[in-house]
Amino acid sequence: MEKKRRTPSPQTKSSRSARKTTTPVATKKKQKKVKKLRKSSLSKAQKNFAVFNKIDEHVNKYENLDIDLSDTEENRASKNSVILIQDGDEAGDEPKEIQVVDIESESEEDEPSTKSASEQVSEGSNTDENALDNNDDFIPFAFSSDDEDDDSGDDDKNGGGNKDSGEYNDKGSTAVQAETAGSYDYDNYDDEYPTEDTRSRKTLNTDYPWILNHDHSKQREIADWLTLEIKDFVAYISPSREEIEARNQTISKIRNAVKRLWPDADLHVFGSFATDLYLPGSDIDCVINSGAGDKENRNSLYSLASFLKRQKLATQVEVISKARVPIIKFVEPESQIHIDVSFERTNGLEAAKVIRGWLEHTPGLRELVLIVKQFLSARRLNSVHTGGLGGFSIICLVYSFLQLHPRIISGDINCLENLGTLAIDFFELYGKNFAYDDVAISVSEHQASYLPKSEYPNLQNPRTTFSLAIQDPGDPDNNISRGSFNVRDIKKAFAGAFDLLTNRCFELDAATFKDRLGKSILGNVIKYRGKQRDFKDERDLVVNKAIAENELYHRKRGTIVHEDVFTDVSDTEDKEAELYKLEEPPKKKQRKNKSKSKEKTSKVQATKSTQKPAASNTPASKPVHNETVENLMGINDDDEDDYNPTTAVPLDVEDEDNSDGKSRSDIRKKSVDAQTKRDYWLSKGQAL
Ligand SMILES: Nc1ncnc2c1ncn2[C@@H]1O[C@H](COP(=O)(O)OP(=O)(O)OP(=O)(O)O)[C@@H](O)[C@H]1O
Ligand SMILES: [Mg+2]
Repeated sequence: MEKKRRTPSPQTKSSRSARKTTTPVATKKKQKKVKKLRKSSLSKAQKNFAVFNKIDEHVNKYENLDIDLSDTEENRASKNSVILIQDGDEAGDEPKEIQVVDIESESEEDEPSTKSASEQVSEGSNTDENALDNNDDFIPFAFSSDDEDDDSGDDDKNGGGNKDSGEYNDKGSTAVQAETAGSYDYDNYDDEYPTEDTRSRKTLNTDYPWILNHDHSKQREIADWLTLEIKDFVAYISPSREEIEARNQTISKIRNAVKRLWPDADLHVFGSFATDLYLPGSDIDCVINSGAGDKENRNSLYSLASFLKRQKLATQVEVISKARVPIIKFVEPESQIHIDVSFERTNGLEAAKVIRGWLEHTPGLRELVLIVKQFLSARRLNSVHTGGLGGFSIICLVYSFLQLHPRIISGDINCLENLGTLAIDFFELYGKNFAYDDVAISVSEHQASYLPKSEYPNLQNPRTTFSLAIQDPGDPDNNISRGSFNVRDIKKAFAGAFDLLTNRCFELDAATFKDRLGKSILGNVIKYRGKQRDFKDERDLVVNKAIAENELYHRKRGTIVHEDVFTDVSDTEDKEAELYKLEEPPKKKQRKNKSKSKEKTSKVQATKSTQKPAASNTPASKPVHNETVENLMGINDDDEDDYNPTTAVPLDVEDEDNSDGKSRSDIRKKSVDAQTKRDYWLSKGQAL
C-alpha cells in the first residue's frame, strides 16, 4: 500500500524546483553556485591537506624498519640467509633486534653485482611484474605530475637505494615540497586526467586502468558513477583462473614438502586466500599443525626454513622466532608469492570461516574491503610491522561499518547499489568522525557493535587513548589492531580520501558530459600501476583450494571450537572430486526488486529486535546506544533521515522515458532512489 506523503524537506523542495525550471539563467546561476561551492570546498580541503604540507607526521617513519630483501646489495647477499627478527613480546612493539643468520650458501645466487641498486631495480622489474606485488604503486596526496620526475635525485640522496622503500618518503617529500611552495594549483589538478584528445594515448598507460572501456561518465547520479567504478575496480583486481591455479599449486608444493619433513604434520591456509579477499600481491597465510603439537619452537622453525630453501621452494627466508606468533616468511620462487607460515594454531582457520560467513551475508563487504586494502597498501599503511592496518583489521572495520550503518540498518539503501556513497561514508567516519579515544569495535560471528572503551581494559592501549580497538571475534580479550600504532596517519589518510573523493564528485557533477569523458573518480585516491590485467573475475571457474580445504577442515571438526586440535585435511577419506567440485556460480549481481528489498527490511528489523550486546561472552558488553552510533556516523537526523523517499518526489519529476515498459511504481521507486542519493550527496558537500 502506498505510504502517506509527507512534506518534503526544504532541501528536497529546492532541488526539485531547480530541476523543473532549467532556464538558461537558472542554469548559469546554478553553475555559479556550484563553482562557488566547489571553490570553497576545495579551499577547505586544501586546509585539511595542510597537515600534509606542514608536518611530516604522515610520512611513515617506521617504513625503514621493514625489511625488504629484494633490492639492496646487502639484501641480495642475504637471499641465502635466514633473517631472525626478534620482536617485542607484544604485538605493536617495534622490532627490538634484527639478526641475520646464514644457514646455507648457494653459489649461483651469490654472484656479486657491479650494477647499482637502482639498475638492479629497473632490470628486475620485468613487465610481468605487478606493482602491487612490490607495493610500488604509492600515490602521494599531490597531483603534480612532476612528482615522479623529481624522484631520481632523491633516490641518489638515499644512496641510490631501495626504490621500494624509498618511494614513499621520496614522493611524499616531493609532494610536500611542491605544495608548500604553493606550486600546486587545485583548480587544475584535473590536468592529470586525460582529456578527450589525449585519451587514447593515456589509456595505454593509465593509472586507473579499470576505466578502460568502462565509461560511466554519462551516469546522471555521480554516486552511481563512483559505485560502478568501484565494481569495475574490484572486477579488475579479482583473480583470474591462472592466478587462482598458481596459488593452489604453490600451496600443494609447500604442503608436500612439509609432509616430507614432518609426516605427522599438515599445512592449512587461512587469511585472505581462504576468504577471497586478496589483492594480486597479497601473501598466503599458512599454519602447520601436527599430531604431536610440537612444531612451534625455534629449532623447528629453522629446520623448516632450511629444508624449504634446500628444496628450492623458498627464497628471501625470514625466521621470526620470538614474536607473539612465531612465523617463517619467504617467497616461493616459481610463483613469486609471499608466504607466511605459523605453527600449531587454529584461530586463523576459524577466523577464515567466520569471515566467509560475513561475506555471504554482507553485500558490499568484499568490494569495500578491497578498496580500503588497496588504498592503504598504496600508502604503505597496511603493514602491522610498521604500525599500519593489517588485512584482518580492515575486514573487521568494514564489516562493523556495514553492520552498523544507520541507512543499511533501516533498509534505506541497497549496499551494492550504493558502494560509492558507502566508500565515502567509510572514509568520513574513520577519517573525521570516529571517536578513537572512547569507542571500541566489536565483531562477532553474527553481528557487530560499538563498545565503550572504558569498560574494556583489555582492549585499551596502555600508552595512549588515541588508538584503534577491535575486539577479536575469536577472543574477546584480544585487540586485533593493537599493533596499528600509526593510527594517526591512517586517520589522516582516510580523511584525505574523503576530501579527495567528495571534491572530485562535486567537480565532475558540475562538468559537462564532454568534459567528464575518460575521467575517473576513484582514480583520485586509488591507482594501479603494474601489469595490465583483464577484467576477469574467474573465481567461479576454478576452485580456490584454500577455501575448499578450510570448509573440509571445519566439516571434520564439526564445530568451531577454540582449542588447538590437530585436524589433518589432506589425509582425507572424502572423495577429492567432492571436495574440489565447483559449486553453482553465484547469481550475478541481482537488480534490486521490491520483494528483495522487503525481505531485506524484515531481516533488518529482525536483527534489530534480536540485537544482543556483542561479545556475549563478555559480561560487561554494552553496545553504544544507536543515537551515539549516528553521531559517530556523522549523520544528522534532522535532515535527510526524516525525509521519506517514497513520498517526497512526484511521479512527473523524472524526465526519463518509459520505453522499457516499467510500471509507474517502478519509475517512482527509481526516481525516489535518485532523489535520496542526490539529497544525501548534497549533505556530504555541506559537511565539507
Ligand atoms: N592481530 C591479530 N590477532 C589475531 N589474529 C590475527 C591478527 N592479525 C591477523 N590475524 C589472523 O591472521 C589472518 C591473516 O591476517 P592478515 O592481516 O594477513 O589478513 P589478510 O586477510 O590475509 O590480508 P592480506 O591480504 O593483506 O594479507 C587473519 O584472518 C586472522 O585470522
Ligand atoms: Mg594475509
